[in-house]
Amino acid sequence: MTRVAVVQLAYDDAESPPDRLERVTSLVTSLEGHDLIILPELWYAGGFSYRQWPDYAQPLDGPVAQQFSALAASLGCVLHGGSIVERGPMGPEGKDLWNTSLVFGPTGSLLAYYRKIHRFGFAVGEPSLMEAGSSVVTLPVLGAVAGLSTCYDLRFPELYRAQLDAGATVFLVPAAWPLARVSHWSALLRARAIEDQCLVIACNTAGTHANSAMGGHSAVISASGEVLAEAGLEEEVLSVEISLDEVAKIRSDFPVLQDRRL
Ligand SMILES: O=C(O)CCC(=O)C(=O)O
Repeated sequence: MTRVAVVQLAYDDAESPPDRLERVTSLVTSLEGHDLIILPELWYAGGFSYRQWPDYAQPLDGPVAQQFSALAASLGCVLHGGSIVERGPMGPEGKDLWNTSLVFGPTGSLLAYYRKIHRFGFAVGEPSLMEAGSSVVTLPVLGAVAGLSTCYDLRFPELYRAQLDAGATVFLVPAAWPLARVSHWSALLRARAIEDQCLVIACNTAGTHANSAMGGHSAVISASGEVLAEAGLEEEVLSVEISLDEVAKIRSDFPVLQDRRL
């Protein structure tokens, strides 16, 4: 069995990113004994705090990454640090900011990073400030194959089919998904689990920042669509035992994926 911690953070505008980093570091330190820990999207710079993104942008080996690499090594776990506002290479639209998820391994090395492909905000926010990633990312994790995506990506099932075709058995999804559409979040998480027969481990944000109430309801969902654990609206850590091997059995008992027609 694999012990997973889904760290649904709540924060508001009164908490500065450096203070938040300190608070989150001690919270994650208290989660010793978990094999996999996941945090939400953009929790450091603020999911909807567009105006301060450039101030808190950092490279792939910046302060948050360094802290999380050290945390993963000291806990000896796989640590999905949620996403950061990455100041990285200049993209095709002439911007150098990306919404980038980071996954560290038990020795502290960066196992993978994923630049969010579908930018949320229509004319403002991500599309105006950030570049769009273009790579589908999967990686071996604890004997499974994890596919990485972020928040709004959930609305685009073809990304998950691409991860499935790359061998994914579990989807890791950090988010800052608003309360106003949280019913979509919960439905889409289950849909992705059911249609791709993959475990879904999804970590949303709670609290209200930048005038945006976040929806919480982080969840762990089996590859047959059963909700194994679900958070409420407040800050909360879901601590769940899951069987990553069960995915193969679910797929062989109900072999629907074999009937795909491409
Ligand atoms: O799709 C939605 O309703 C919310 C998406 C979102 O908030 C995000 O991608 O940051």
